[in-house]
Amino acid sequence: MSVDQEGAPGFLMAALLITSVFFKSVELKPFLLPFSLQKSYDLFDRAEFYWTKTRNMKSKHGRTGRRRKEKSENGSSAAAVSKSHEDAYKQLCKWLKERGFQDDLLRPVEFPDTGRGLATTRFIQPGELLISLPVKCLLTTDTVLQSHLGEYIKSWSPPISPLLALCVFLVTERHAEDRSLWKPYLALLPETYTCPVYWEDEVLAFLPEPVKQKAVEQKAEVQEFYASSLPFFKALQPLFHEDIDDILTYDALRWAWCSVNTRTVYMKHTQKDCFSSQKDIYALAPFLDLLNHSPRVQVDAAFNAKSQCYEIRSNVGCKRYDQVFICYGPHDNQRLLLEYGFVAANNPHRSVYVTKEILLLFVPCKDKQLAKKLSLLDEHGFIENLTFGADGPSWRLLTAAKLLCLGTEEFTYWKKVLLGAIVSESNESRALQLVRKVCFHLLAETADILKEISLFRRTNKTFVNHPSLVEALRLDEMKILQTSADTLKNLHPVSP
Ligand SMILES: C[S@@+](CC[C@H](N)C(=O)[O-])C[C@H]1O[C@@H](n2cnc3c(N)ncnc32)[C@H](O)[C@@H]1O
Repeated sequence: MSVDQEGAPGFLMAALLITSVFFKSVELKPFLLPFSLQKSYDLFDRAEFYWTKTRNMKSKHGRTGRRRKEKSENGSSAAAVSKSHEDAYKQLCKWLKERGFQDDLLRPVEFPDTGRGLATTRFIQPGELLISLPVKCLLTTDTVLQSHLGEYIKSWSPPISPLLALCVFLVTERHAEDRSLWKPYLALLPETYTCPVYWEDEVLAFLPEPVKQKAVEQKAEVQEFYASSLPFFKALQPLFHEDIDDILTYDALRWAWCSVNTRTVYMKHTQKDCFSSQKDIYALAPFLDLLNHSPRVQVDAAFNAKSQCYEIRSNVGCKRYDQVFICYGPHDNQRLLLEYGFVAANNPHRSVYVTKEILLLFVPCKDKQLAKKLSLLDEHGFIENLTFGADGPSWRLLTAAKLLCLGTEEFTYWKKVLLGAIVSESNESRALQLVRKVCFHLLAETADILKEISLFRRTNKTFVNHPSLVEALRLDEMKILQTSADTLKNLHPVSP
């Protein structure tokens, strides 16, 4: 586990993060496993989400009062609205029932803070099975191969990826409307997504540097995904009366890509010859994919080969009517925004990233050992993932600063520094000074960007959602930096 996400004094945080070691999903491309559900950790967060009834609570004190105050501070005092009476949800329930899934425990609800999610209808015991979705309800590459697309995929060379197969299936089934067997599910998928692949370039420009680059790359990746798939799309023309170019458009493929990226659960399938070597690990899980993320919950989730169901078990209980959450992974807010298009309030994994370029603004360029120091940092993996976190500067950031601040005569101790040893009080002091300067620089930069975003929002009324998302991220980063600045004020150099 990287020590990076823990602030220097954050040993409590280390305990909280222990679970992240077991996230097999981290080896994989993040978008494959939004739910990180190989062995996932879901949770129920009882503290944050309320039904209308909780708004009537009188006490302002104690835990309930505090929660209520936090909620109103977050502007989330509006009521949650049940969706289960709506026709589209009734259709979905009927469709699921025909496939062997019946559920009395969870209900779709529109929550003021998180949007649509699932709430319980009764108290849930810790360890209780929360959902058990039969394989018949899952949309996988097997589903695609059994459809009219199957023979086209099997005869196409070079083989397409499992991801493309799922995306084409989603687009063509959505196009089929009433003729699709999956209509009740497709009808409830979002029409659009808030992920940065949908963002205008002007809004992307407001993102902090590391995530901005990733978002630009992701946009390019989706464009390339579309361009390289065109010959295969053309081959599907015999299946449609309409021009295939009007069905499998860039917009449609981007929508499908985001549907897979933000909604699939991990399910390993045996590799099939008709697909490329890209891992086949996705399953779209109707109804189950209405579960929102909380970084503070824990669950076990996996496909149960015995029951032939995708199961999620809660490790903690959940009060009646509360929203049920799962955990998509121990992601910071930049990652949540990039992969899922939202920012989580009070995310314990939140971080502000410090790039090499920013560090270099405050390191004396006349230091003759600077090039060597940078290459040592690079070699030992200390150039990436330098962060300020919820508890202050990370150990990795402080360590990188200490190495950069070694005096000429101290340079031979660089290894000791990387192992966490204290070389001298003056080195400690210079490193703290460097980190303080970086923190104040980022604070000033973030404040400037926030002003720019605010101006942009006033003058560009057409871009509604995306600027407010980047603003939420920047505001969160501002809080982290302010806490870090306070922490740094109280940190004093330690003698060896
Ligand atoms: C698997 S879906 C969950 C259900 C989704 N809310 C819906 O209405 O279909 C994942 C998406 O839900 C939203 N989401 C999940 N957790 C959230 C949270 N804690 N706050 C806000 N949005 C969240 C994000 O848009 C994310 O891409």
